[in-house]
Amino acid sequence: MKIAVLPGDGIGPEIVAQAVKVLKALNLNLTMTEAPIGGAGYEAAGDPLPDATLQLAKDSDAVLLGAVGDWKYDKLERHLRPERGLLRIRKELNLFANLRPALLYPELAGASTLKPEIVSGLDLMIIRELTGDIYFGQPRGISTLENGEREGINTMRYNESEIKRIGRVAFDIAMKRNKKVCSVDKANVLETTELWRQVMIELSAEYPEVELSHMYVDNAAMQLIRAPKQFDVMVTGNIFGDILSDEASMLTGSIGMLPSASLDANNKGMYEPSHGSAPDIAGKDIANPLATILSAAMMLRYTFNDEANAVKIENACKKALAQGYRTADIATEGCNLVGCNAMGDAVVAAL
Ligand SMILES: NC(=O)C1=CN([C@@H]2O[C@H](COP(=O)(O)OP(=O)(O)OC[C@H]3O[C@@H](n4cnc5c(N)ncnc54)[C@H](O)[C@@H]3O)[C@@H](O)[C@H]2O)C=CC1
Ligand SMILES: CC(C)CC(=O)C(=O)O
Ligand SMILES: [Mg+2]
Repeated sequence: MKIAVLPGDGIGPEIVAQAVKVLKALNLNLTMTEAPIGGAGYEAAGDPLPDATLQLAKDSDAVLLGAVGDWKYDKLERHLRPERGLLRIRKELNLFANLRPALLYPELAGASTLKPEIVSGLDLMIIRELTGDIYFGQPRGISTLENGEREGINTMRYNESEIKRIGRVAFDIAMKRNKKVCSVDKANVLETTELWRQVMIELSAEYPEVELSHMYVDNAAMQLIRAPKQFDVMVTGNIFGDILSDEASMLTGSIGMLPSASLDANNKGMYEPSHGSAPDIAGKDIANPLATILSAAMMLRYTFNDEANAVKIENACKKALAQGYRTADIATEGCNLVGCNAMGDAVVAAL
């Protein structure tokens, strides 16, 4: 089993090191090869997605990624910025299905900013389309108009087949869960998502057992905070999914708890925490590595079909939390406050 390990920038190397440690502790037949991406790719090869990194990712069964980005790259030409490397690897590998499970561990009920009765038992699967929408649509850019003022353009677009394939992922996952899908759009004002809604309705005819509902994204943002347990599987486009998943992470206690799997049609995947490179806390050994470690568990589940070891990792994370270990972002009174590295050690010890 070949894994490309792409630590990236900011806290990326710190958190990925913990996930690698946990994978190694399982003594599986894994070959892990590291390569630079994002700002690290730019520094090493003048490209946020160096050719060698892309080739390694293509030649591997799965990719484990930390995060990319740093404010110091904001002045670079757009195609050289770290985030473009991330978007490109997602597109090149055709990773259109991004699964972001928001699950509240009972031990963290006190870390959530919401009342325990609102979030306890939360188990929500957010499915975000990842290779289309306004992040990829053409035309895009900043240009100067005839009158001398500047104009910024991005284009929200989805075609029918892109909507259908992510819809299928959502319905298939719902069939294995509680048979409920909520499709989130803004069909009242955006034609792109009017089509999204039409296609979801047409597709639902193939899944008569699944209850399909629709919600506008502004209401969904509110309902996630008001009564998140009304949702089971939520499916949405790239930008809405990006925003709603960060919001949902707070129901679980921290953005440092939200893992993700980005899958192609054959379950080859890239696994990364849902958060970014957190430059504000990078290099201080205080980042929460659990989202990355839980992403490694998703890798075993979805790409390597190894449910037993995926559950082992998840249980080890639960055990470390039950033993009181907490990084700063999920710290509660009386906990055993540890750094990133020590949290990784606690998970390995629990394994
Ligand atoms: N997938 C990726 O690689 C992503 C990259 N980015 C990039 O990351 C950089 C920073 O972006 P931000 O908007 O600040 O988002 P961010 O997700 O990096 O950080 C937001 C806040 O959450 C905290 N945080 C994030 N991960 C954490 C963890 N594991 N443990 C504890 N606290 C954590 C940070 O300290 C910060 O206060 C930018 O360059 C951005 O473009 C942003 C989102 C995703
Ligand atoms: C480059 C961004 C689209 C990354 C991000 O915010 C995400 O994937 O959640
Ligand atoms: Mg995001």
